[in-house]
Amino acid sequence: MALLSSPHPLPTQFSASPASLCVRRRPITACQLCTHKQSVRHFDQSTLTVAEGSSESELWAAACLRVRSFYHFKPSMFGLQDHRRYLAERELEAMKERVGGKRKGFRKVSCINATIPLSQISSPSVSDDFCSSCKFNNNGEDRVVVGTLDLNQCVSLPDEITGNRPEGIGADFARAYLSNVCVAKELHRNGLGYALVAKSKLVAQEWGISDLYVHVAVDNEPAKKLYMKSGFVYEKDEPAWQARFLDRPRRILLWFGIPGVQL
Ligand SMILES: CC(=O)SCCNC(=O)CCNC(=O)[C@H](O)C(C)(C)COP(=O)(O)OP(=O)(O)OC[C@H]1O[C@@H](n2cnc3c(N)ncnc32)[C@H](O)[C@@H]1OP(=O)(O)O
Repeated sequence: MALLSSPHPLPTQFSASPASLCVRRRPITACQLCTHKQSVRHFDQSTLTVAEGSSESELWAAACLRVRSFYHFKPSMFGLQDHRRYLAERELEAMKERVGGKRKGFRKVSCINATIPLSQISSPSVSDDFCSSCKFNNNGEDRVVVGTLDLNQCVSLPDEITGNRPEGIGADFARAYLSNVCVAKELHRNGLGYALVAKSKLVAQEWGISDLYVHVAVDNEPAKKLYMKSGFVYEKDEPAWQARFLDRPRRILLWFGIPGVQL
């Protein structure tokens, strides 16, 4: 199966707006790279870019990060690298279909990525495998996709509960969902997830989206906290029977109203 239920189209007007998002600089308490309790940064935050992905090589790097984040295999598994590559290839094809506007039921879809220069990733704790699989070249500079998500303008995502807002006519262009939200585990708690969600709100606003949604598994505390911190509020629960039928943890649906966009 393709990763998550993200459908959609990479718009042809896909603009790579180098995002100068303000990323928080604050103590890191749960960093996977070290046990420092004081203010530490594992890369120069001024080199971080959060923007819509603009090239196939960047989408490939994002697909590799998604496979790394959402699939967990035993390191001893036979043919592990080949299997990961196969999953990334399928995800890339699905991403291109969505972003290219070929997925039925979706108006626009954008893959938004957080990237930093490869030269910023020097810690021995960050694996070579991560750097090589999530690397891409942008105008002669090697960069690494360290976080990624999809913004999907649509009424609903396949196999997911549907948002209630906006009411009446217009939901097909004024409602959007986030999906495939992930950050490289080595760089968790650096504000990257927050920056990705903040950028997606700006893009959604440009698209005229009034109501932004995200589904999250009830037991995914880090993601729930990220969305709550980003201003999302609870809207409804997936019925237990549906989660059982789909053989996965039950989801909740969270809502965020985009300021200044009214139908
Ligand atoms: C729609 C979907 O895609 S749902 C699936 C979500 N994705 C996943 O579960 C994949 C695996 N997890 C991840 O990739 C990451 O943990 C994410 C994306 C959930 C969070 O990314 P990060 O870059 O680590 O989040 P970020 O540093 O921006 O944290 C923002 C806030 O989220 C909350 N948060 C994030 N991680 C945690 C955690 N492990 N424990 C508690 N709170 C957390 C905190 O409130 C944090 O703010 P603070 O650091 O000021 O306290």
